[in-house]
Amino acid sequence: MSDYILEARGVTKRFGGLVAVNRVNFTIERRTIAGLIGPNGAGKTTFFNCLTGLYKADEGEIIFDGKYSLIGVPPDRITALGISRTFQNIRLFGSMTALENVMVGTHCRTKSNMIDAIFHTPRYRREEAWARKRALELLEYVGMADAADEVATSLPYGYQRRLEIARALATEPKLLLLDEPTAGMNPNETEEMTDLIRRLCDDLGLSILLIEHDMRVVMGISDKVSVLDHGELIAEGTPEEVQKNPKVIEAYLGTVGTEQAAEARRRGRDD
Ligand SMILES: Nc1ncnc2c1ncn2[C@@H]1O[C@H](COP(=O)(O)OP(=O)(O)OP(=O)(O)O)[C@@H](O)[C@H]1O
Repeated sequence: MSDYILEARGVTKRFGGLVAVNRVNFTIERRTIAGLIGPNGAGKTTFFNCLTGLYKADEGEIIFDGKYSLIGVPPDRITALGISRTFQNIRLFGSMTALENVMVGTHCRTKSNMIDAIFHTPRYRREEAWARKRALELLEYVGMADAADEVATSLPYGYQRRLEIARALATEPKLLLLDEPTAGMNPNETEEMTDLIRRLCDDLGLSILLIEHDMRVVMGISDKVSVLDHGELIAEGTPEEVQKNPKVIEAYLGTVGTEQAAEARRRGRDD
């Protein structure tokens, strides 16, 4: 068995003349947390979208679980192979309850078809009972069993983010991709989310790839951190190694420098 749950080689994605992801080589070891960072527009989400089949990489190879090539494979098939994700902007089924949202995730593991659903066949009833039980277990796991019957949009923000994770878990992934899981959270919610992500890896044995702008979070929980800048992988290593890497410091200082220059120009105009 390959040591890697995911191996990407030479992955390139272009939008017209813009090379959003440029010949990226990237691996994730099984049962580890990999952090992906980089300034705004570095290509992180585009790379995620190539892994989950939302975009087809123009070049390169992506191998999942040591044996499946993912290039050109549609998103639902990739989910069935064992990759699940959450989004930068929460994408729940707003009018459905928390429980129903998670049950949707379980359906990629059930066999009932539309006819079964219309006629409520024994298979459909059996699978629905299983899906409900599994969804409740997952809600409990992410610490929100008490909110099972609440409508998704009425839930506090931190709950909505955890609900997304429960729904992703319902597809029974081996690899979970989290796009800014702590974005917009207060310190308490951030800590709870960080604990949950660590448990997913340590207790459930999942491999995790997360994009995260909060450096304390990403440096605190990642086994390995990779840095994208202008679509290229500029550094990779332990959190300590990456934080000391001059290329990384330059990439981030470059951003800060630009923001400071813009602020100075603004102030100049205001004076
Ligand atoms: N669908 C698209 N069509 C055209 N250009 C795109 C598309 N998606 C992303 N881009 C461009 O590709 C580059 C990389 O964007 P991407 O969203 O992947 O960066 P990111 O690192 O995720 O940024 P952020 O941290 O701000 O979310 C940017 O220049 C962006 O404008």
